[in-house]
Amino acid sequence: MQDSSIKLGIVIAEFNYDVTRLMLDRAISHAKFLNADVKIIFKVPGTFEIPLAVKNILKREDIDCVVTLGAVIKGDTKHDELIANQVARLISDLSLEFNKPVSLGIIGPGATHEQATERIEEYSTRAVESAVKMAKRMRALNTSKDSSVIIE
Ligand SMILES: Nc1c(NC[C@H](O)[C@H](O)[C@H](O)CO)[nH]c(=O)[nH]c1=O
Ligand SMILES: CC(=O)[C@@H](O)COP(=O)(O)O
Repeated sequence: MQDSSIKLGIVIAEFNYDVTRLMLDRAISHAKFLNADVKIIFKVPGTFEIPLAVKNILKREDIDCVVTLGAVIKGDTKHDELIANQVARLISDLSLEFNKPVSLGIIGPGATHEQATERIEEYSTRAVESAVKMAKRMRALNTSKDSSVIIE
C-alpha cells in the first residue's frame, strides 16, 4: 500500500537552545498527532542559517513541506531584527520558488527570554499544523480533476 502521509523536514536553530530544543520536542509530538512523518531534522547554529538548510531540504522529492523553528531574542542592538526580518523573507521566497509549504516557527524579533519561553508551545504546534495543512491542501489541489473545487 502506498504511504500517503505528509513527509516533513524540520530545521531548528541551536541558538537559545534551551527554548528551541523544547520547540523541537513539541513539533515532533504534534507531527505524530497529525500522522505526519518527520523525515529530516536539520540543526543549524542560529536562525540566520535556517534558509540554506530549508533550500536543501526542499530540493528532495520525498519532502512535502518544511517547518522552521528558532528563537530570536532581543539584545542591546537591532541585530535581532536584522536576522528575523531577512530570514522570514527568505523562507517565504523559498516556499514560492520550490512550490512547497514552509512554515515560520520563529519567535521574535524583540522577544525577551520570558516571552520566548511562554511561546514555545504555540509557535511550534502552529508551525507544524500550518505546514501539514498546506501540504495536504496543495496535494488536493494538484490531484483534483474537478472543474470546480473547494480546498479546505
Ligand atoms: N541572536 C540570535 C541569533 N544569532 C546568531 C545568528 O543566527 C547566526 O547564527 C550568527 O550570526 C552566525 O551566522 N540566532 C538566533 O537564532 N537567535 C538569536 O537571538
Ligand atoms: C541576544 C543576542 O545574542 C542577539 O539578539 C544580539 O544581541 P546584541 O543586539 O546585543 O548584539
